[in-house]
Amino acid sequence: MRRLDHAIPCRSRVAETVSRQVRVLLFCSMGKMKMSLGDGDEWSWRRKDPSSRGDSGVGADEGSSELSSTSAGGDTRYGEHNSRIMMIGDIPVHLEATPNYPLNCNESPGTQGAAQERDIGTDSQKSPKHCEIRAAPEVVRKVELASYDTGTHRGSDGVVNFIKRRTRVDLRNQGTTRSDSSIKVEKLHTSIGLKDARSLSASIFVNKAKPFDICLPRRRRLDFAETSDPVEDCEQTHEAVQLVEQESRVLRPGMVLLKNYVTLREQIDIIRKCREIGIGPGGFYQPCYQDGAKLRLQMMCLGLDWDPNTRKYERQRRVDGCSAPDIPNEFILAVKRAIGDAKDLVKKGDRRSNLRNDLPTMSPNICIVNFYTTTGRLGLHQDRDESRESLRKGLPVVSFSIGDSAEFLFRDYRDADGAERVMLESGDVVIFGGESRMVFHGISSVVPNSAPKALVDKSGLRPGRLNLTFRQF
Ligand SMILES: O=C(O)CCC(=O)C(=O)O
Ligand SMILES: [Fe+2]
Repeated sequence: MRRLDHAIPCRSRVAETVSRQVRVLLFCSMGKMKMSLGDGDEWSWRRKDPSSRGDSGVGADEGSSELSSTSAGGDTRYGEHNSRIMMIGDIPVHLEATPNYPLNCNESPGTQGAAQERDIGTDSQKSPKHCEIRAAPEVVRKVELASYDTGTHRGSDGVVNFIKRRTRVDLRNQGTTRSDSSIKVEKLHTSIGLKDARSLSASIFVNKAKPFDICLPRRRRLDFAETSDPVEDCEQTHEAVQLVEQESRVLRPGMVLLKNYVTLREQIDIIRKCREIGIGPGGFYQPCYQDGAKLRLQMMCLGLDWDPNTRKYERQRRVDGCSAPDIPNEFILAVKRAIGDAKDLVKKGDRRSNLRNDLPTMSPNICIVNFYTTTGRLGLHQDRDESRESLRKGLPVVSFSIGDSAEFLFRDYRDADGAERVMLESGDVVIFGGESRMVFHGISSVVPNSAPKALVDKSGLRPGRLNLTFRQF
């Protein structure tokens, strides 16, 4: 399992061009209408509380837009509360995630992805439709969707075209609200009703189609240099190698720290690869807890997707239906090499140890890539969603740290107080398997500005920490 006991709200498949941050999906079909805003969650519309702060998270789109949103709200234990300020014209609207509600009125969470796909492809001309939008617990509204057009095709750009062609949305407040700060849907309608769903959806699609990029945009890299330059200045020095030997150590049986193990050159290559994959389909997104709180990191899974909702590994992720991208071969080789070196280290330290038990070898087919901004963290958890066999054998988790340093906690049970701590720096590798396979571990803090300057300059990595954990299912 990784980190969560919760399930996040179900999400639906949408066109791959759609942003992972904010999506609007309006469509009617087979006698049903859906409205979904945000990361697959449903949202209520509330006037922005003037006291609330809408600070943009890292990776939020820059600049203003006709319709945009930013993260806001307080922290939860491991995440930030899932709420956003959305600007519709000049009206700030507080969007509040409402987990646990199925996207589709008539479907159970477990079936939504598939159902939505079906719906889009088999749309009928029935209209108008009525449907209850299941919003925040205190806000339940009904929405009428009037369809004026007979278009039934899914356009080449997916849902957007579909909406463009056939629907005009008429939002009417037919329900009740107990929230004083709720703006009436009519008001919303007044502000957006002059436009139809087409422009509403289109503006969101256009504005939010920017994926999370672990590297800064060029204009923000003051001294960014392309890294087609010679490798020499990135090569690990002899001194550094000695440092590896000096500081690498067995943290506890089955748990090894390889200090400064990944060379600068390799780190740059890993960043580049992760960036390239991370901005494409199946790339980084910010996962949510069941209660709507978001994890304080961006995540993407390679090989197989790990779903924080089900805590299962699947080929495709439910958040958007994308298949997990492959693990680059060079990553796999680096992992195998690290395990081999860790075994050697264990052997050196304790000639009597049973290596197979201490650190079994493994061939990774899963890589979970996390990017923590400088405020990122991850609560103590066990990695125990891999196959029973893998866990039984104690096949190790291999974790690469790149970028800013972070404090890594570990212990036998889930209580951060009194946990052992180690500072993981750029290039460090932690391996835990065998007896330590089920160790609780987490990240308590990221140290700002601690990444090696050369790494930042050459890769353009944004402030924060990139972590890759490899496992064998
Ligand atoms: O970031 C880290 O070092 C730990 C990541 C982790 O534990 C996980 O992804 O399961
Ligand atoms: Fe973990």
